[in-house]
Amino acid sequence: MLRVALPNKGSLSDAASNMLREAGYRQRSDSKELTLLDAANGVEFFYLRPRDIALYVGEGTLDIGITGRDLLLDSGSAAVEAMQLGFGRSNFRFAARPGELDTLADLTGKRIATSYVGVVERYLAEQGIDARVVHLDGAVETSIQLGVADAIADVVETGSTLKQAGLVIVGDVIMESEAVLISREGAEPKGLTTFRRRLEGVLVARSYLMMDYDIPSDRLEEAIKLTPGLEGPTISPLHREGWVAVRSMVPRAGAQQLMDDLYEIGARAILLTDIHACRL
Ligand SMILES: Nc1ncnc2c1ncn2[C@@H]1O[C@H](COP(=O)(O)OP(=O)(O)OP(=O)(O)O)[C@@H](O)[C@H]1O
Ligand SMILES: O=P(O)(O)OC[C@H]1O[C@H](OP(=O)(O)OP(=O)(O)O)[C@H](O)[C@@H]1O
Ligand SMILES: [Mg+2]
Repeated sequence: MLRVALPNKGSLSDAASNMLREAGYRQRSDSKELTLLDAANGVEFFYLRPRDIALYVGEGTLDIGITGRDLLLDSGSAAVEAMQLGFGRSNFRFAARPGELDTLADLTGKRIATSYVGVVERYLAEQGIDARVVHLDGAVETSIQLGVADAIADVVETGSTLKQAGLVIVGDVIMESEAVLISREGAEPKGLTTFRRRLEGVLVARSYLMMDYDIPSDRLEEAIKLTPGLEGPTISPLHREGWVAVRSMVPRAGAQQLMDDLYEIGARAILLTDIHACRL
């Protein structure tokens, strides 16, 4: 049985469960459920605080997990990133009141509030900045107003929380984060390969579409340049003299433009369909 840690709440929770459902796994129907056995697929899910997931996986208590890259780094756990999952994207940044602190160097000697002490201390050390890190559990934006800190370091997604708190960004991006699959360095638990392949299938199904079209044979080479597919398009004979049918996976982004371009060079009956699942 592969033992998998999943976020029980927070920003990554629903997206992680949705991805697993798309990959054909059972998921809990009630957010109060703490564990769920998917016997048919040989997997047991444990719903845990996102912040604790790297610890369980690093210790080897659980085989793999889904968490944020920022939380993984912050934990200092021995777990390693096994795969990027393409959701829960955010940047980790410093912020302060406008006009007070302009550059990273201005943080010297200041108090920086954050829930990610590990990430912040590591970054400050790398950059050679000597500052005091104040550990808070959340809602760190308010700490400046309340006089507990001079600056904060936190997750920024849309930036609307910072704006509401009247804060502005200071310095460069500390780190880029997204949801990641984590495992223990060197460990290859039974079932991991299949689990990964299923998640990869979801990523491909989400970012590609299937395109079909008919084209005069003498324009085929030109068309193939536009739709090379992942391993080469399938070309089938058409019951029409001088024409062939082409089937190829195309990136979802830009697919409409691609249809226009194919039409321009003579393709007709151009169809786009969703891919529900895939194993490359
Ligand atoms: N808008 C966002 N707010 C917070 N975290 C986000 C956001 N977008 C992505 N994330 C990622 O989600 C993870 C944080 O998850 P977590 O569930 O601990 O935070 P949370 O939503 O702030 O939950 P809580 O504050 O209830 O503990 C991090 O990896 C973070 O990068
Ligand atoms: O850039 P934005 O799109 O506004 O998102 C970022 C905000 O969302 C998170 O807070 P959350 O709501 O999880 O509260 P918390 O601070 O208590 O964790 C995070 O800590 C930021 O405050
Ligand atoms: Mg939060």
